[in-house]
Amino acid sequence: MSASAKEKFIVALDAPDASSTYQLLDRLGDSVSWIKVGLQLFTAEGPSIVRELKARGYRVFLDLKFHDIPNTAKEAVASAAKLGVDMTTIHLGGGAKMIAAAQSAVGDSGMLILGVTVLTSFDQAQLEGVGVHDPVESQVSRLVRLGYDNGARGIVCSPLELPVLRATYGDELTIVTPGVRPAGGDKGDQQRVMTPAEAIRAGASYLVIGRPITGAADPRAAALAITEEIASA
Ligand SMILES: O=C(O)c1cc(=O)[nH]c(=O)n1[C@@H]1O[C@H](COP(=O)(O)O)[C@@H](O)[C@H]1O
Repeated sequence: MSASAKEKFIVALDAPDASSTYQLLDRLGDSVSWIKVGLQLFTAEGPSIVRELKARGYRVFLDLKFHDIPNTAKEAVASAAKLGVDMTTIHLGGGAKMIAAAQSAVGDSGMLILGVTVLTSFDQAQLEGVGVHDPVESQVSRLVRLGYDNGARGIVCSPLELPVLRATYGDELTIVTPGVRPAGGDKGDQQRVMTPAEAIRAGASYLVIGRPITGAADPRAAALAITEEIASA
């Protein structure tokens, strides 16, 4: 198992509270190095959970998907940078001014802002339901262009969009892909999915994987199997 494979995947710890988070981390042991703290856990526990994970030596992706007026998004990003997280998210649908304002708050923190495009739970019908009649891939490309032109160098999208984004931007973007399922795994509410090996081969910088690990009978074994799959991709 190579260390770089382990560093290419981020476990989404969508847990209800700190104690279940720490129990899960005990079971995972040294099989993970990146943790994503999302809306559920952050709303329950606040910044203290982030500080504790950083104190334990994890790299932390704080995924709160900021989408607001430019000043509010900028100040929220500044707060995330102050917390010392390694990555955070904004919705690129917040528009040019919001993206640029958010980007301006990174300062010298070294934190990477990831722009969320079309959620991986969306299929074409859902996209049309919010009034966008272009193909999903076109909408992703449009939002990535908006992000790129306003300073964003990190993107969240489904692995299905990787080939077109890598063809356009090469290695200029850090691309993080949720919607990853081991072969035969339960998709749950995800729509646009690939396996870990497929996503890495298509050019993902990092994979975000939650329930296939957190819901496994043996989460450590599930994490190690994913690392093996990444290493051999
Ligand atoms: O920003 C994200 O991380 C995100 C964007 C997206 O388009 N789709 C998506 O699933 N996510 C997050 O990625 C994680 C996926 O979890 P699982 O479906 O359990 O693997 C969840 O924490 C989602 O909030």
